[in-house]
Amino acid sequence: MEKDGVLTAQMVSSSVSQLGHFGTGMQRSYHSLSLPSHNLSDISVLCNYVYLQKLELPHNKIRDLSCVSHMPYLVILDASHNEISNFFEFQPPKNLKEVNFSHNRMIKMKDLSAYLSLSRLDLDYNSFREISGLEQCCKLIHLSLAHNRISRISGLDSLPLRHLCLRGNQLETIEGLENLKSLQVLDLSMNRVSSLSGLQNLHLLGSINLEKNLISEIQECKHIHNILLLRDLNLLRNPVQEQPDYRLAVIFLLQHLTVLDQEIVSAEEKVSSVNKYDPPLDVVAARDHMTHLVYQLMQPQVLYDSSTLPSADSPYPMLVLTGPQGCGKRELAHRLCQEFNEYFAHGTCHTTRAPYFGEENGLDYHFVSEEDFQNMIPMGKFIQTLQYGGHSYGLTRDAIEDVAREGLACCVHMELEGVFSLKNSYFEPRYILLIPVQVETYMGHLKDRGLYTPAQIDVAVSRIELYANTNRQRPGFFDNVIPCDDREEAYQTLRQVVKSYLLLEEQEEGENNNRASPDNTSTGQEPEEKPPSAPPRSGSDSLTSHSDTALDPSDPSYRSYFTKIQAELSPQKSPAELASIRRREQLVREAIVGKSPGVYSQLFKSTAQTAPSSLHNQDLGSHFHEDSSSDESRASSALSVPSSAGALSGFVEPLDTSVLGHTVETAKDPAASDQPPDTPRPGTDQAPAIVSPSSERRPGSNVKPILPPIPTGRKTPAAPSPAPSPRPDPNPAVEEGGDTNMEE
Ligand SMILES: Nc1ncnc2c1ncn2[C@@H]1O[C@H](COP(=O)(O)OP(=O)(O)OP(=O)(O)O)[C@@H](O)[C@H]1O
Repeated sequence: MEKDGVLTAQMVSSSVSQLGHFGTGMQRSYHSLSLPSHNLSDISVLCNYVYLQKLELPHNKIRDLSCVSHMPYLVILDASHNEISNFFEFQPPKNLKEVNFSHNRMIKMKDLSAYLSLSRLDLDYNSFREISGLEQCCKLIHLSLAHNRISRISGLDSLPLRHLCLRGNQLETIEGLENLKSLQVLDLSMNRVSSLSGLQNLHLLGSINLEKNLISEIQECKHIHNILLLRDLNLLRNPVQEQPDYRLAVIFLLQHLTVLDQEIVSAEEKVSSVNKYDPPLDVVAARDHMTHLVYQLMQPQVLYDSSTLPSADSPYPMLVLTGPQGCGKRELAHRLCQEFNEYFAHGTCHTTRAPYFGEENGLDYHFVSEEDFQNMIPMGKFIQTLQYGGHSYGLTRDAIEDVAREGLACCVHMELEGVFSLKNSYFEPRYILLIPVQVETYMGHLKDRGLYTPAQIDVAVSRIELYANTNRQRPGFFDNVIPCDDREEAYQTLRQVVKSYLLLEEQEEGENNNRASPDNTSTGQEPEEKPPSAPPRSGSDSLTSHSDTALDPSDPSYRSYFTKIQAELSPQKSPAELASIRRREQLVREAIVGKSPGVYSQLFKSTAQTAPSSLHNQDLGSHFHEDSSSDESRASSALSVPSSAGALSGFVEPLDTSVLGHTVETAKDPAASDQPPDTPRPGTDQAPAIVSPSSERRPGSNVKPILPPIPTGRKTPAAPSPAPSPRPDPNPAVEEGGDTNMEE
């Protein structure tokens, strides 16, 4: 039948099918003719089939399609896989919508302005070098020119294209697409494209195929970052695939993707990518906290005699001033510590930045090299750290211990990340946010300091929003928020807030009523529950030395008094927090008694091996000191075994302190048990060893471990010592060691 390739009427009538009728009385039918793979080369007989609406002649040997000129009603024409070299060589059927000329021999596109209804044009596998003649095809929404020889995209301006395929051409740049505002699917695979520039304005794009191109930089994805409807991106077989963390990085840059490289983007991948490249503050804080906790656990076992680790019901009192850089929180912290020097001392952080003019090592910061700072991290020194402005900052456990040994609460200043991190720790400070309200004023302050580059100022200013948002989105995150545009006003507000924390206002009232008996920390309390000496109120009084107003730690009222301060400074815990604390305590208990083989028992063992067997409990302290001088890193990197007596009392099985060896100084606070101070602990043959002289009389020790022991000579009324500076001695070596203080 197809021997000579001539289509006959007989063949047509056997292959034609009726599509429908036209008109009412005339009964003319529209027909569809489908003759694929019939080896046809002459189809001139079709000139008689004027009512053909659909003509499908793929896989033949047709070269001449002029018969189509006689089909004014033709809507769909499929002449793919033929030998046609003439582009649209027929009179345009008025309603021709879909044309498939793929796999033919066409070389040049011509003007198609007469084909106004054309909506789908498939010209794959021809030999076109240029796109042209389509300008007037105002209904063309699907154009495919795959596997031609096109090296430059042109002639598509303003077309309503939704789907464009230029797969397998010779394109090197993406250009000429800027105005294809309706484009939804773009296939540029198998070209030589190296940049995604040129796609940025195509806001309706949902799918881009760039497989097998020359894209090598992940950053190229920034060009399509703002295409919010983009769901499917294919970058397979591009050099960029070799980039480390390629997939996560792309998923991060294009967070709306659901399919990347033909693989579904999972929710886990989305979360991981955000956590990796723009971790939320909680995640940064959790990592920071986890790092330091693990490093602390990896240290040899050293228990502080004055552990500040709080228990669930008696956290160590801390005050944290937070706010953007240069908002004045540092000055306010120092001023507060000066005025309230019976209550607070400044917790000096470490930093790797160089001191500003006038800053003192140990006072403003412990200024250390980046190398030293990095070395301190695995030594478990830090409670939290932060990278800010290219420098490292960190608060050490020792910095807090130094203040705690003074019998004082620790006041620190830090950026928001530090607050998030600290909130993961056992410490439960009060957090006061100092926030600039008038941006201009704040910028003025920053400029006046003459320390910051414009970029640094921009960063600082931009972070105001971060603080404000945190405050808005997390009610109760900050205990107080104080505008700090006017520093003096801010300080006055701050001191009022702090006074109310400390119940000093009531106390002042009491003082006014009875100056001779300034014992008024609370209402309705017996005098013995109040501090033996009143704190100064302001002015020169405020600078009264610590020891001038020294409280007698042996005085029971002193303990109760601090219990009160403690309670005031410690925010209430939610049931979830309490449950979490209980869980952590339980783990610690189990570890200590050897139920859970973990780092603890491992370390106990290793220290036991090195410990002299003859070491008695009472020798531990002195041995500790020897050790600390010979091996500072071990001794000073006190493992924060939650030795807080409150956390362990009554629950812990007897701990054989002999196995703790020479790196261990046990928490000798009698408050660590419910037993009276002189009662020997079970498992030990005598009263708690290496008791710091004052630790026995630690404030609140008969109730809870609240404040650490007051070092000898600091707090005893019999031998008052010079007033402790509100800004501690700037000797980083001593500060870091922590154990030096123990020698006191
Ligand atoms: N351990 C820490 N954790 C988190 N943030 C910290 C820590 N130590 C210091 N910071 C904060 O890091 C920021 C940069 O500190 P730096 O001392 O360089 O700033 P500054 O220009 O002196 O401004 P400021 O007066 O606010 O301290 C400050 O906001 C500071 O409070």
